[in-house]
Amino acid sequence: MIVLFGSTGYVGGFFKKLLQSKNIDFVAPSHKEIDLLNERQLLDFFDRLSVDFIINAVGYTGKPNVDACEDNKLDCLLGNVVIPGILAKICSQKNIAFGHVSSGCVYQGDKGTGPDGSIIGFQENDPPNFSFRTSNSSFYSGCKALGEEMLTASRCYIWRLRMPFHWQDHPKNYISKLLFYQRLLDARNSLSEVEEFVRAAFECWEKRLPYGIYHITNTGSITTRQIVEKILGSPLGAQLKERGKKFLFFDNEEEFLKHVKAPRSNCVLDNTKLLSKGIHIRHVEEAIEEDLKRWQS
Ligand SMILES: NC(=O)c1ccc[n+]([C@@H]2O[C@H](COP(=O)([O-])OP(=O)(O)OC[C@H]3O[C@@H](n4cnc5c(N)ncnc54)[C@H](OP(=O)(O)O)[C@@H]3O)[C@@H](O)[C@H]2O)c1
Ligand SMILES: Cc1cn([C@H]2C[C@H](O)[C@@H](COP(=O)(O)OP(=O)(O)O[C@H]3O[C@@H](C)[C@H](O)[C@@H](O)[C@H]3O)O2)c(=O)[nH]c1=O
Repeated sequence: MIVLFGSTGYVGGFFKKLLQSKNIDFVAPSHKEIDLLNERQLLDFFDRLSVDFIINAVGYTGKPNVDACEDNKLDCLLGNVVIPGILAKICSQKNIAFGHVSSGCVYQGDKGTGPDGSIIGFQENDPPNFSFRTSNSSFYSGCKALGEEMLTASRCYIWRLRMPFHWQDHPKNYISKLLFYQRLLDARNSLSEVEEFVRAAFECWEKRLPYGIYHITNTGSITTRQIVEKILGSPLGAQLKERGKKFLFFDNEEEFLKHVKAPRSNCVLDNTKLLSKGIHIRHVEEAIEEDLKRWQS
């Protein structure tokens, strides 16, 4: 039996669809059915089931974005640190395997340029450089990094997701954000196509890969301007041009930071570890182009 927590959320919803498509036996108790902060209630829940694997897609991300975490620090700590810690403790006690959705936004920037001119991304064993320990992060990123520290003792996959995108319009879809925001920050990022993310994450369990951190991002990185170019060159671009849509950019990050409460992680991740385990994931440019071809508003 698999237990999915966070199924009512954006990422959890894609996990639910994946498990349903595979006809896998799973339960997905909602926030109302079980209080994940109540250890006794959780222990009773697990005593009644024979659970093999837990997928944790619970988290506090702030609405409409991480700025809200600056004003909801307790919810952010509970959702991103305390709940993963309680679940990991119970998984250790009951020898249940645990898959936790974390974030690549525990990094900032990249690791320079390789001899072939490619941008070098952070690897899983690189210590976070955008966290409470480096005293430069948003409260959200600090909590994501701290949440990972709670998980070292258990049989745990830590799946780092970055800026999810998809072909269906949604406020949490990165492409939707670029269409919505009045002005854009030009930044280089690794991104995760969210259907590929959940498929690759679950494949870690299906293949019984070694536990640990996995960067589940599409290969390579892309800048905001490059994505906007792809949007304008897609069928969606034709509609936008008809509507007279203009993509405006901040002059620089300093200008951007005047418009937000918290600094943002913009970073490049290296997904070599995932690829080396035989898990396929598209190059980010290919994935963006294909999702734009399928775009549904
Ligand atoms: N979206 C992104 O850009 C992104 C990027 C990287 C990583 N992530 C990570 O992915 C995970 C899911 O994010 P998301 O975008 O899917 O968020 P979301 O749409 O806001 O969903 C969050 C989920 O967590 C549940 N939840 C929140 N606080 C809870 C609590 N105290 N007790 C029980 N359930 C609680 C919510 O349940 P209710 O609906 O009942 O409140 C919901 O099911 C998070 O860990 C996030 O940090 C997200
Ligand atoms: C607010 C704003 C953001 N941006 C850019 C900054 C970032 O590069 C990108 C995402 O920023 P926001 O949407 O503000 O952040 P966000 O909170 O929605 O995004 C973050 O959500 C977390 C849950 C994830 O863990 C992070 O990986 C990241 O996806 O959008 C603009 O270009 N213009 C804007 O006006």
